[in-house]
Amino acid sequence: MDLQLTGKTAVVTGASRGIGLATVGALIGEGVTVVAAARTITPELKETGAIAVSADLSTPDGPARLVERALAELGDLDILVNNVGGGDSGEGQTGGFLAFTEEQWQQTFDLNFLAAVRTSRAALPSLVRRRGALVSVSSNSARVPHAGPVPYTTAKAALTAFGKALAEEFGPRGVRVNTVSPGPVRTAMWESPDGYGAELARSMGVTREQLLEQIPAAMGMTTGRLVEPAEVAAVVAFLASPLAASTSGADFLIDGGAVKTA
Ligand SMILES: NC(=O)c1ccc[n+]([C@@H]2O[C@H](COP(=O)([O-])OP(=O)(O)OC[C@H]3O[C@@H](n4cnc5c(N)ncnc54)[C@H](O)[C@@H]3O)[C@@H](O)[C@H]2O)c1
Repeated sequence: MDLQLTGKTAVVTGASRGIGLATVGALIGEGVTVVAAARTITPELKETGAIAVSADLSTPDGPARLVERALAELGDLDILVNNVGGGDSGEGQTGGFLAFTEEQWQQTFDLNFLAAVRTSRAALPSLVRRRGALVSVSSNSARVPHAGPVPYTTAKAALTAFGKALAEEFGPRGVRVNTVSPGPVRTAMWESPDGYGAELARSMGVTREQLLEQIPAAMGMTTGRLVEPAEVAAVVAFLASPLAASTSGADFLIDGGAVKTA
């Protein structure tokens, strides 16, 4: 299916690996010119042919600087993908509410929520000019807040709500806004032997391998495996495309059917 994206321009954040890297690949494959932002530029990102920009998006002015650079490279913007998140702040923590410090809440919200708010604020005037599309990568744990560290799940719930609010305000100005909410994806956080998956497993008294084996069944996933980054990227690319012209204000679960509630 031709997504009718040839010649469009995009910014993708958190693009050096995982879902962001897969999204860059999907968009470039559809003929989009992409500015891809990450803290560290990886060889894999360079190979995609994206314009790779090094940026710290958890700072107050990092997102605006990124968008300024993107506009200088691309002219106007058709697509913004707010993917950055997770990583080394709240998602890497385990324990109940009282285990988290004020600083951890701040770091988690900076990376998982405010980075998207700030990037969207900087990009929206251009997206309005181009009647573009904005997609943010939330998480299925936003729908079941007990399913992960509470700063992370709360930040993702805020991100999903932010998407709906933007859709309502900017729909009349021609910009569509949606979120995707993946379950556990085959990415560094699940693949690294000492990543978040391992930490989470330890807190539950099992090894990472035991936890990974349990995840599909425990979460009731109908696919019986981790979600592939390309499966998230495909939905993001569709939502960014004119084929999704009637879709705005929606949140798409990509979790093999794990979360059953609306
Ligand atoms: N992996 C999962 O299972 C999963 C599940 C649900 C939702 N998500 C969400 O999907 C998104 C991508 O997750 P992933 O696992 O592919 O990520 P990842 O950790 O594999 O990659 C994160 C990317 O963000 C970049 N990054 C991190 N901090 C940054 C900063 N301060 N400034 C700029 N760039 C920064 C990294 O360089 C990297 O490119 C995140 O928002 C995450 O919360 C992931």
